[in-house]
Amino acid sequence: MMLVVQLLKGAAKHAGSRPQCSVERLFTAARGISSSSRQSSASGRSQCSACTDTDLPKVLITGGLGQLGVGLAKMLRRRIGKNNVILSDIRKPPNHVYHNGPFIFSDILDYKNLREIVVNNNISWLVHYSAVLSAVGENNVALAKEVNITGLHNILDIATEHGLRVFVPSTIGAFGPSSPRDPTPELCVQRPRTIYGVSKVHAELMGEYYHHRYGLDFRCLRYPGIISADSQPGGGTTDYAVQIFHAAVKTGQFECNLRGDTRLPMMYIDDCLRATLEFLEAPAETLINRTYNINAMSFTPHDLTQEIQKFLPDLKVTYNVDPVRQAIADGWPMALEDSAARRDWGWKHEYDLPELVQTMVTHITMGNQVAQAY
Ligand SMILES: NC(=O)C1=CN([C@@H]2O[C@H](COP(=O)(O)OP(=O)(O)OC[C@H]3O[C@@H](n4cnc5c(N)ncnc54)[C@H](O)[C@@H]3O)[C@@H](O)[C@H]2O)C=CC1
Ligand SMILES: CC(=O)[C@H](N)C(=O)O
Repeated sequence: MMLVVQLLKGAAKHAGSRPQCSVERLFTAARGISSSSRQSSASGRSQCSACTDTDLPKVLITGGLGQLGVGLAKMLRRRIGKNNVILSDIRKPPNHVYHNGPFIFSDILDYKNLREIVVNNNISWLVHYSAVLSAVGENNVALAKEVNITGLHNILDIATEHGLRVFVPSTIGAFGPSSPRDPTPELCVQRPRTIYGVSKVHAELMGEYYHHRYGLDFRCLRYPGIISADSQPGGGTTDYAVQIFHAAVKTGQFECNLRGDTRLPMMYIDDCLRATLEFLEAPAETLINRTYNINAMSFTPHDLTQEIQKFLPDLKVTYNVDPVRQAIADGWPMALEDSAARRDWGWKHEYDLPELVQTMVTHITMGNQVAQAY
């Protein structure tokens, strides 16, 4: 109980210290709608008094049931209204997702079905989250090629055909052992050694090509490893940094599949989703690039363990290195150089390692306590 009180006090302090408030900043950044015509309530729910529903984008999120999609939908729905954001995936959604806003089946490999969805729902923005991540991709190269490359072609063609704004995330995995690693600049050698990385470099290049050739409004951020409390990672190399929190709270024991000194760039999900929204809303003329690095913090499993032990001193971590994941991580950046994003569209992260750990431990501890009460 003492731990919970201590965590809540810390979390409240951090929330208070954060610049107020990201949704407000989003208002002013919003394209085509003046800030004076908008109001934001204390709840963070945005309202636009002057604009009608037809002024707002209609968004389709593909691969929406993964680690990031549900959180992005929640944030976007607060911003532009529940019915203006459609989540889609090839899996059946859990009840809380199904009942919280529009959800439809969409397989990105089915071009005709994608086109039908875009046309029938008057989609104007497409957030393309479907992917096969790094570790799963190495186990199933054919699937990764199909989803990450053929699927991307469908998305770019549909977006071009219908004049959509399209967001495709890239990743630290788009770099490889011959890229400078600390920090990794925006423009440098990109020779990744995973099918995931190769497909993401392909996505960056194809998107930029379509932008220059056909005027497609293509936008791409290279995400670090993303850490979230209430959604699980989908088979990547950075997954340990989410799993360790759940193990720390539940059992106090964790077996890490990367070496203790493996330094990688990471980001808390709130920063990642806010970056995505701010970037999506940035006026086109401010975007000097179409692909940007974004960075927040970097740490090793050792660093993370020590920080978690400040709250959960009994946590014991052992190491059982997975050679596939370790080889991938050894070729990835340790930090991304992101000054262009900070300069062009005002990117600024809010969570460093101490805030991340406090927030994650708070969420997971509180979640467990609520679950136990029922
Ligand atoms: N989570 C992270 O740490 C990072 C994620 N990213 C990128 O962000 C995006 C979202 O990532 P996550 O949510 O973590 O991925 P995830 O692996 O958790 O979810 C991907 C989703 O794509 C869906 N999917 C697979 N095949 C599909 C198909 N044929 N049609 C439609 N959907 C299909 C899956 O069912 C799954 O729900 C991905 O593009 C990923 O590469 C980039 C860097 C870091
Ligand atoms: C960093 C990523 O792209 C992803 N989390 C992975 O580890 O594959």
